[in-house]
Amino acid sequence: MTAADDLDTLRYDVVVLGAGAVGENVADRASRTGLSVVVVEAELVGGECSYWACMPSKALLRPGAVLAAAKAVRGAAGAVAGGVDVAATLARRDAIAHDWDDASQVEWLDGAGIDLVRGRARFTGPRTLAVTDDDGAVRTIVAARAVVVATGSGPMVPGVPGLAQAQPWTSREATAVQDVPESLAIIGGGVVGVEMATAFADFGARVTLLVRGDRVLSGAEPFASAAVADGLTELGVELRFGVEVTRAVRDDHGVTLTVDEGEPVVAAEVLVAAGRRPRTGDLGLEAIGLNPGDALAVDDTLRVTAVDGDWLYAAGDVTGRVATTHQGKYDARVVGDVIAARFGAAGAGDGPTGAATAADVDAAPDWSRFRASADHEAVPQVVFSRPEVASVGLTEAAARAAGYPVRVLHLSLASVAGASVSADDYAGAATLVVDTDRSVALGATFVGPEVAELLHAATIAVVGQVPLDRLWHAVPAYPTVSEVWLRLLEAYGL
Ligand SMILES: Cc1cc2nc3c(=O)[nH]c(=O)nc-3n(C[C@H](O)[C@H](O)[C@H](O)COP(=O)(O)OP(=O)(O)OC[C@H]3O[C@@H](n4cnc5c(N)ncnc54)[C@H](O)[C@@H]3O)c2cc1C
Ligand SMILES: NC(=O)c1ccc[n+]([C@@H]2O[C@H](COP(=O)([O-])OP(=O)(O)OC[C@H]3O[C@@H](n4cnc5c(N)ncnc54)[C@H](O)[C@@H]3O)[C@@H](O)[C@H]2O)c1
Repeated sequence: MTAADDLDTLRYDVVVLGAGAVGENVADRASRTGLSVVVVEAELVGGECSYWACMPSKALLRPGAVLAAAKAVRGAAGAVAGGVDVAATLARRDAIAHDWDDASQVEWLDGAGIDLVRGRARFTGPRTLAVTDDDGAVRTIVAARAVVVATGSGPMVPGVPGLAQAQPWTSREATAVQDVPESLAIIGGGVVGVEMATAFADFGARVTLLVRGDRVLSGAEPFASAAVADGLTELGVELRFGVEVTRAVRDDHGVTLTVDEGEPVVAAEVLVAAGRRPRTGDLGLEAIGLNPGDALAVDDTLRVTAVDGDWLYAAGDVTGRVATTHQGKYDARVVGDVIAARFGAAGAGDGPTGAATAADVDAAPDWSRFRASADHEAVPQVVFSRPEVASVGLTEAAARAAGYPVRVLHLSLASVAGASVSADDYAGAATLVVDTDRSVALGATFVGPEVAELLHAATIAVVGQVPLDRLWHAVPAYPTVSEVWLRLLEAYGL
């Protein structure tokens, strides 16, 4: 029950900082054994993913992907006249981002019985927060049981001389774009860099992608990086590898980026896509003995390991574990259940933790509902470039570095009957990384048109550690691209 000590102090069992996808899910599950829960949000309920990241970025990319799919099939290609309708695409993106209005998500919180306090929170001591609203009014919130930090991450702008003054775009300006610039320079060849290069090339902007290393998507299998680079080049994106931006200047013509190798790059706008940092700089972490700006390292119950007393938890981007919505929401389900079981009334409500108690949480093994075991070696991700890259688990390099005995199977998807029906001249490939001791898949990567939907089968194989001779009995339907599984297992010798 919420009890106001005085007009400015609120008490709850659980206080969740940040109402992004992760905070919302923590609150939902933590409240299921009768605990009172409040979420504190400084901007929009729904967070980065709904308004400036996953959803709007995929909305920007989808029309180009659909056109490319139609153009790849004789019989449909002739019906495609012209390219992406930019105005309609941006209007659809606006609708998908709910016109940056969080009313429907607030309604959902209400329906779930979770309180919302709008404002920016900072710790003033253990379990105690000061929340400042837009008018400068300050309220104290005290957590009787637990605080969960789910404040996400913000873009990292490198300290290149002049860059901050040149008013660069971050992913927010790119995903919320209203006027497509004639040209765009992008610093960083990671996920944001390649996705936004694809979208803005579709919109007709002249795009230059500046990559520090020798490939895009440096954590992916090398064949995936190469295919994405080829795809970007085909779209007209200029790729420059091995370059470091040394200076930025904005004038009436746009931004000039000086680089250490070759000609400067001049563009109407520059997008910084150089990675993200946890949003903990203004959280008052010093009041609880932590360093502002640091990620909040957690154990597999999502408890912050550097703070004693079993009251501080964190989930999502702020932990520095995995920066995707789906994995953050998985962590949110785990920590929500941990809190519901540890602090709630056992058996209360209709929650999934049932009669579990603190002792059950402590004794829980890996891969139980109370441990975020998949974060270590079973993380899936789709990069919505063209071609798409869908991967899960360990790459060959990561598996070898971890000391596994590895065999790598690699196949062209073009050899699969389903691919030839899906598109003329279908180009794509798949890799399966196998632990030869246990004969199980450690990781898989698919590259090609619309391979995103192939991924979950691989995730199940990796998480389930399904022996390959059992996987042999998972028969892929004919003629689908999933038949690649059969070919991969045949290549393994089955
Ligand atoms: C361009 C882009 C595209 C992406 N695309 C995908 C994708 O396709 N798929 C995918 O899985 N992931 C994608 N991601 C990653 C995904 O957006 C993040 O992993 C996800 O948003 C993290 O969720 P979160 O709840 O941890 O943080 P956030 O969504 O950032 O939410 C944190 C919330 O906390 C609030 N907050 C911060 N500080 C305070 C404070 N002191 N007091 C109160 N409130 C505070 C913020 O206002 C925010 O609403 C993308 C990221 C970017 C940048
Ligand atoms: N589809 C998806 O799942 C999706 C889409 C977009 C973003 N995200 C998430 O958002 C996070 C952030 O994405 P991101 O692309 O910003 O980060 P990233 O870490 O994927 O890539 C950043 C790149 O910028 C480079 N870089 C850093 N400093 C640089 C500098 N000074 N000059 C040039 N290059 C520099 C890095 O070497 C790296 O290659 C990622 O962790 C990703 O998981 C996910």
